[in-house]
Amino acid sequence: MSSDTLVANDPDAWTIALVGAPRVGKTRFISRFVLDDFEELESSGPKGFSRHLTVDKQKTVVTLLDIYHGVNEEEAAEAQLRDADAFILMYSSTSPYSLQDVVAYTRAVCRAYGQDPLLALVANQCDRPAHDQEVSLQEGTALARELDCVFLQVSAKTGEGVQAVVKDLVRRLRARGRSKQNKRALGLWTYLTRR
Ligand SMILES: Nc1nc2c(ncn2[C@@H]2O[C@H](COP(=O)(O)OP(=O)(O)OP(=O)(O)O)[C@@H](O)[C@H]2O)c(=O)[nH]1
Repeated sequence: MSSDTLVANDPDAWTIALVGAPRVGKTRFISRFVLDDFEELESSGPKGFSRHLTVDKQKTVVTLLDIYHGVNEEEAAEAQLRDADAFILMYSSTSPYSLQDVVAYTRAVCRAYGQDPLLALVANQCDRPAHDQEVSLQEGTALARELDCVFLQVSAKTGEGVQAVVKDLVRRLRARGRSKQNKRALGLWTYLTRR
């Protein structure tokens, strides 16, 4: 469903941006979340896709946005990043390069949004066979610790973890409220700027 239809005037409506290297599975993740189908969505489009979701017995509207496809495109995407409420940093557990890219994408998010974006790190494609898994769970966990965010293994193909990560972010967003003022003086910025 188009994001405009659901989001208008809803105080419990949240926009979550998906950020990650090409081919990690951002479009498939959106398709799984919005349509509960792996293949259905051809393209994620600039406005994203929305759906109703019940979190802790309370209905909310979540829009997922696939922001950009390359580190060099961050300028064009900056306005979208600024407007997002939270960010899913996605890599593929089959691609060490996509894990390395997460730091650059996080830096782009921080530049656009400010010092303390609400982040979740996800390793997609956890359904793939063991011989395809090239990034260990420990590497993902370690990066999440550095970024001070939650970490989940997900699969857009089977749906594992897809709703869980979105629901977790909605809970944190509700707890934070709309204001971006309640920023923690945390180590994330320091971590990113010393790399
Ligand atoms: N097995 C498996 N394959 C996946 C999964 N998610 C995505 N894929 C496959 O990975 C490829 C890329 O998926 P996309 O969703 O197009 O990736 P993307 O991040 O949107 O790619 P860009 O649009 O290039 O940025 C496709 O061939 C998908 O079928 C998953 O969870 N499991």
